[in-house]
Amino acid sequence: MTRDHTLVAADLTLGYGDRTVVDGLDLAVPPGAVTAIVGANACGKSTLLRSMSRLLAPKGGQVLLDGKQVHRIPAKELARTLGLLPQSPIAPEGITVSDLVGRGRHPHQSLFARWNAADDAAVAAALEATETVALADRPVDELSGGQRQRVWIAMALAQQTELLLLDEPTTFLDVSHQIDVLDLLTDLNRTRGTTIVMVLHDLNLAARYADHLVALADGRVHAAGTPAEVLTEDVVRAVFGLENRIIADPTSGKPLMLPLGRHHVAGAVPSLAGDVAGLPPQGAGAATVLTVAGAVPDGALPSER
Ligand SMILES: Nc1ncnc2c1ncn2[C@@H]1O[C@H](COP(=O)(O)OP(=O)(O)OP(=O)(O)O)[C@@H](O)[C@H]1O
Repeated sequence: MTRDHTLVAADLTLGYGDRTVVDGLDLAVPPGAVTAIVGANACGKSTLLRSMSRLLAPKGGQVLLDGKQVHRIPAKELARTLGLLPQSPIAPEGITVSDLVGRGRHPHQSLFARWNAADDAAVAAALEATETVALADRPVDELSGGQRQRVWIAMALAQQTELLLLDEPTTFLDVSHQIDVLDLLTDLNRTRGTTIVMVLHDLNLAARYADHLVALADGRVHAAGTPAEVLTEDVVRAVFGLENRIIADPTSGKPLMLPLGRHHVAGAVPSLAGDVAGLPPQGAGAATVLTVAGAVPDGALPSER
């Protein structure tokens, strides 16, 4: 059993009907690392994740898992290696939390391998890790958005795959639960070597948690590399059309993006960059770039939708 699975998109073209969303995209997921995919709304992040997990067939090119086309691997076999938490999963009506999380074990069941103690242990560990033990007997459709999101993450964890793709795992979660989930995924990566690929809207959390950051734009990879290589003022401006400053996160040293707004004019008010935590601004000209007063919207981070 290898933990160093390779997952590669080669010249991948995806779309719906006549419409092309992803166009000749090349991407190699680093094995055993945490990869975060970022990009503007509707740029194709979910479409890419769905194709990488076999749910959407390519119009051109291919997705290769350990050199094999994922679309040729039987669903159950693939699900023992690769798990997906989709963006808006739908639970069967009336299903309880423990039953839903138990469905994560289905790929491991067969005529000869029925539900056993290992399945019980996997479900219990997943409930524990996501702090959903107390919800185990509750119907999923009665939960809050954040509780439900944690239950879906528990189901993905119970599947115990060596590759885990998650589409916006922090959706609906308050700030401390966001950190809990990202810490949990990091822990899974560091202790078990699980390869994690997740779509995140919060660029700062993406930079803080990812080993490898991928920025998508126009159906292709605009930039890929370490957070320091990818989370730059130029990339944020090109990918999101957003004026911004990048400073060093005082706790992690990772890049921290300060949104300044879409419309900006030089000469109005001083840059924010030098004021934050007393840190010197990074990047050429940061100290002299100025914004229009009021052009820095409250809560303008892309994650806050
Ligand atoms: N099932 C579908 N049928 C037709 N078009 C679709 C379908 N799913 C997505 N699209 C379109 O494909 C494009 C990319 O959608 P996708 O969900 O991949 O974007 P995204 O980057 O994940 O966006 P967001 O950040 O808003 O979640 C969008 O224009 C969307 O309207």
